[in-house]
Amino acid sequence: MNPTPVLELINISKSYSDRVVLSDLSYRLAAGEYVAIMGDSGVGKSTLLNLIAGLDSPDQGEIRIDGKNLPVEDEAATILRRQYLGFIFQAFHVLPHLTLLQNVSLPLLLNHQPLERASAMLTAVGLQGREQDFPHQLSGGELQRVAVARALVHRPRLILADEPTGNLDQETAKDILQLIRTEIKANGASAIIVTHSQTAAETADTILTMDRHGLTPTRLQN
Ligand SMILES: Nc1ncnc2c1ncn2[C@@H]1O[C@H](COP(=O)(O)OP(=O)(O)OP(=O)(O)O)[C@@H](O)[C@H]1O
Repeated sequence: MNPTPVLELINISKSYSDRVVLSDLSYRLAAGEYVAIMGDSGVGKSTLLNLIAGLDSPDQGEIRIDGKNLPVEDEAATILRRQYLGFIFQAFHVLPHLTLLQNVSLPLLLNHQPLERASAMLTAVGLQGREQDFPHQLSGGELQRVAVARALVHRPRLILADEPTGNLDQETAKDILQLIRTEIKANGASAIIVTHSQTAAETADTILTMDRHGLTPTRLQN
């Protein structure tokens, strides 16, 4: 018997007024699988990620995370999502009134986990010594790295990232992608990153090319 997939998309459709963005899309993501979604601008990549993250609901179809359907407005589902998912989204701003250490500690605090790993994650993203700084003291790329540390710190089962290296120089981007891959593989987690960067996509196990017909997988030798 196949183990329960981390994520199942079952006949998902989503439109904005009369514009059909996703139509009858299905996909199963296995535990430990790391995929990159690529595709033309406006094809619906961020829309799909938002649906998986529970920021919006599909018009039709079902999204199962770890075999469970998690309704968007449900409090128990929100708690499960908080434990199970790690987000690296531009919209998920780092909180301005908390220090970097407090920001990265937040998922641990909310999930009742020991806080020690927060400063280790800041070190892993190259921000050692900046623990007590506030977000306004950081560059865009440094803030992006805080978002990465915060998304990974509680060892989520499924990491969702929308252009995770969009604000980073090439060298830092490479380091951060390597960190994301190492964390995923060390924890047996899964990840979906949406990116326009071929270099970023090639750190995944599989590239999913998205067009109006759905997702087409290409396996990589990673
Ligand atoms: N909240 C919304 N209201 C209306 N239309 C929306 C909304 N969100 C997205 N869209 C539309 O849905 C389509 C898909 O957008 P989406 O952001 O998912 O594309 P994308 O593939 O991520 O694009 P990009 O690569 O440019 O970021 C676009 O035509 C966009 O204008």
